[in-house]
Amino acid sequence: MRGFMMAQNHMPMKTEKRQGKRLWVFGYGSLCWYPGFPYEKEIAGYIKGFSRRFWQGNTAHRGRPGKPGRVATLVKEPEGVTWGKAYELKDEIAYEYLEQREGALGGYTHVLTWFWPLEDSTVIAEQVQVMVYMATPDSPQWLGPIDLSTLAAQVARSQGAAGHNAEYVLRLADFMRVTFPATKDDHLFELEALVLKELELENVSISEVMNMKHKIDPAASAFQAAREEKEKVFQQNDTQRKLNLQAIDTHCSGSRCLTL
Ligand SMILES: N[C@@H](CCC(=O)N[C@@H](CS)C(=O)NCC(=O)O)C(=O)O
Repeated sequence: MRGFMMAQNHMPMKTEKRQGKRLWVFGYGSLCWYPGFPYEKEIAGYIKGFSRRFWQGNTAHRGRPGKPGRVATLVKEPEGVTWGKAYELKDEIAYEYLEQREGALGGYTHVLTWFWPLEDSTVIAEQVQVMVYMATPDSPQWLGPIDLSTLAAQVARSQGAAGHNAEYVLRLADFMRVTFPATKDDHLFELEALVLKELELENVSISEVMNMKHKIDPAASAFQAAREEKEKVFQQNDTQRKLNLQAIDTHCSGSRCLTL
């Protein structure tokens, strides 16, 4: 069976037989909660030297031509740490799927870096080299930095073939809370709070946006039970979100929050 190997400083090369290690990909956006491709292993952990920012536009999955949504990318930050999921790709079908979803549709390019698993990982003990799909300012869909309130308003009013843009932010925030309860990500969680406020202003219910249009790929069905379990957690978080919303209302003052 053809496989992939990660040659040092080169992109994955198709090999007629598996000479080196399989290719690992690090997900930090929708790949965390919807990988959509066949993989051998998945591990929670982090990469260093990057921070997650919703600065990449998207007119396919979470936006439309002329009305882009916003999806996650990475920016280089010496002290940055980004938490997410690493996946060991099963075969070339997985790689070609990602090239289509992340490259052709997403406007992302490849970056090679190192991934560290959570301490208690039983899958791998030490760091592993990963390929990361990252958008840069020369990406045709790059939108760049903007204040979080305007970004939240854009997210709350965008949707595309994969569903509402708010779902993307809320599911990523849920993923982070469930998988890494002790970690911080001010950009993501402040954006989540503002998106929730915007949805309320637009009188859009959370269940309306959390509709997970993706069909569950056969590759993912093996994890269907886990996904259903996480879905339950997402629903539980809905209750928590409503409580957070009330909390925002009570403590919210000044320009940091949107005024009704
Ligand atoms: N490369 C990032 C972001 C990937 C991402 O969010 N890609 C978008 C834009 S092409 C996507 O596939 N979205 C599917 C969805 O929104 O459900 C990751 O590793 O997770």
